[in-house]
Amino acid sequence: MSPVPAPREVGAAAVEVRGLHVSLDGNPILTGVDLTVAAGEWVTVIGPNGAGKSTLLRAVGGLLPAQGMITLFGTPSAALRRRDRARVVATVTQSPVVPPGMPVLDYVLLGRTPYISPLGRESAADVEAAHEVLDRLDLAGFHNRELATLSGGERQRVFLARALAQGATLLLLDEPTSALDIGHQQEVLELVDQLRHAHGLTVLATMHDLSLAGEYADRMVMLADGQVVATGTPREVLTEHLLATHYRASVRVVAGTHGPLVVPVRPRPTP
Ligand SMILES: Nc1ncnc2c1ncn2[C@@H]1O[C@H](COP(=O)(O)OP(=O)(O)OP(=O)(O)O)[C@@H](O)[C@H]1O
Repeated sequence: MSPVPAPREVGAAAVEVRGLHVSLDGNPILTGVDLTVAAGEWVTVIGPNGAGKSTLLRAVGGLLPAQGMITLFGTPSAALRRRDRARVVATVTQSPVVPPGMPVLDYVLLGRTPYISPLGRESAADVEAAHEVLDRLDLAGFHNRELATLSGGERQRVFLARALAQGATLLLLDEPTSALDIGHQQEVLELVDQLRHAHGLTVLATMHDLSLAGEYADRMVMLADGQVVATGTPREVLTEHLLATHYRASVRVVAGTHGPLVVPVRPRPTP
C-alpha cells in the first residue's frame, strides 16, 4: 500500500474547519464549529449521542452539504473533484452499505477505485495492495467470503481495510471499534497508529470508549448540541466536570499509561 501524497500547501493543516454550519431536513445540527487537525495528528471527537460527531466527519469528508469553510491540506474541500478527494480522504462511516453477494476482496478493491481509469480494471498492484491490507488486519483467510456472511467485528475490519487500501493521507474513522472485541479494538487502533507514523497519515475519529480514545488521541474535541464545548489534550478534555456537565455521567478519571482512564461509577443515592 502506498499512500498518495495529498495536494498540500507547505505547512497547511490537514483539516481546517471554520464556522461550520450543517442543517439536515431543516434542523440545525452543527452550529459554528471550528476544528483544526495538523498533518500527522490524531484527533478524536467525543460527545454524547446526537451531539453531531458523525455529521462533522461526514461534512469534513464531503459527504453532505455544509456552510462555512473546510480546507483539506490547504485546498478548499469544495474545490476538490470527487476522485481527487478520494485520493486524499478515506472515510469509514458507522454503517457502510454492504453490496449483496460481494466477496471481501472485491469490496476492499473498491478502495482502489480512485486509481483505476473509468473503463479500466484493477491492476496486479491494486490486488496486491488489497491482499496486503487484509493480511495486516488479520483477514487473510476471508478474501473469498461473501462480505454479508461475516460477523459484525470481521465486517468492521473489512470496512477499515477498504479505507486503508484507498491509500489516502487523511483517515476519517466514525466509531472504528464499536463492533470489535477488546483484543481487536487494540489491534485495529495499534495498526492505524503504526500506519500513521510509517506513512504520515492524519486521523480524525469519533469514539465512545473514552479511555481507549484518550490512549490514542493527541488531542480531543468534545461536541455537545452541535457545538464544540472543549478541546485540548485527553487530560484537558476527559475531566469529571466536563463529563458530568455534557454527558450527565458519573465517572472517576484516573491516570493511565498514555491518557486518563474514565471509569463509570454509580451515582450516590440521594438520601
Ligand atoms: N437526515 C437527518 N435529518 C434530520 N436529522 C438528522 C439527520 N441525520 C442526523 N440527524 C440528527 O442530527 C443529530 C446529530 O446526529 P449525529 O449522527 O451526527 O450524532 P452523533 O454525535 O454521531 O451521535 P451518536 O453518538 O449517537 O452516533 C441527531 O440528533 C440526529 O437525529
